[in-house]
Amino acid sequence: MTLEDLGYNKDLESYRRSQNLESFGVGRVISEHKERYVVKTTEDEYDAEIIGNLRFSAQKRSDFPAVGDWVAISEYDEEKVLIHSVFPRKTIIERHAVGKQGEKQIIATNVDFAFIVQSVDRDFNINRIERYLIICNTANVKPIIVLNKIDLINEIELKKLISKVQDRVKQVPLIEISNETKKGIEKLKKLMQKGKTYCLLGSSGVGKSTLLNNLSGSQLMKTNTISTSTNKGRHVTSHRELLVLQNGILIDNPGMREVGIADSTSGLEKTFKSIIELSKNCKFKDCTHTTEIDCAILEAVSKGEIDMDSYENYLKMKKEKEHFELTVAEKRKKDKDFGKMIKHFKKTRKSNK
Ligand SMILES: Nc1nc2c(ncn2[C@@H]2O[C@H](COP(=O)(O)OP(=O)(O)OP(=O)(O)O)[C@@H](O)[C@H]2O)c(=O)[nH]1
Ligand SMILES: [Zn+2]
Repeated sequence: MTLEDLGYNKDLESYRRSQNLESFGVGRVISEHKERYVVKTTEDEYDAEIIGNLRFSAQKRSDFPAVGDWVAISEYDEEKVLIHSVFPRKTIIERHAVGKQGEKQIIATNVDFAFIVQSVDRDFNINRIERYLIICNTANVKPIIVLNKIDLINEIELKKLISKVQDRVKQVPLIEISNETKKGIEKLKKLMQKGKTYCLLGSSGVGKSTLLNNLSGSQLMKTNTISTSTNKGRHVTSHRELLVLQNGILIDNPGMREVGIADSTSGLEKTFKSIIELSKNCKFKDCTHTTEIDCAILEAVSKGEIDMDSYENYLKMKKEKEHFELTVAEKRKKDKDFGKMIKHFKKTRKSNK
């Protein structure tokens, strides 16, 4: 396996040279768990930790390595490396952190394409597809919609679903597959390119792990299987989140039950292009497109030029985005107030002495 098979490219190499990192090794983070990492190189997989300097200079969670990152490393013990620096990220897929108001969480970095997996049975939900599209568009990652479990419905039902999706979601490639009958799997494999990184997005139970097995089964690169067998007795996170396949690199995301969108103005704009375009014709600049007179969007909805469901989902996503921005602002204020309080506390303690 070469570094290019792992996704390495000229830009990363010129960065490495410009930063004088040539004396370090280069690897990619393939799993992360509570500040313990597994880094993959052309030779092996290593347990990794970050150097103190990196920890002290880190100001927020996103300054720490994430799955998909390229890192400069040095070996300090057998199979153990230190991470000295994180290369600039080409793309970052992130979401609103679950249970943490106003905080973002990185799902994966340096991803080129995302498979938005949805199953055609209970999970099927175009609003959710749009939600994932916002996440991809915010990150500048190219989305590909994968409809799975097509063995559970007949041809006519499938055609209906596909046209429903295409009516609302324009210009995003769509591929229908079944892990059960293997229909569409070969087509999906052919779509994948060597050296490009793909991320699986989708709710729990849609068949991501099964798809990953189907994709990797025959095309997993030999090195992956070899390192598994040499892993005996070594403590490595059992769940590899990044796999190197013959065609491309695949990142499985850990169960995303809740995908909150973060501050994603551009993502929203790209996802609901036609609605945003129209809003320029609204009478009021701050039109909320709900009750105003001469609202171009309301007019288009009433004429049937904009899908009602799409309009409603747009409003919902916009509200969620605004809510996120508000909580970020509130959090900042709280932190600031807290800082002031500490300062005041120190001051009074000093003057009391
Ligand atoms: N009928 C049918 N069942 C499928 C298909 N693909 C996956 N399944 C089943 O759906 C269930 C969930 O599949 P998983 O691959 O575990 O789903 P997942 O998306 O990885 O779920 P999480 O790991 O919870 O995120 C399993 O019972 C699979 O056997 C398919 O194409 N057709
Ligand atoms: Zn309007």
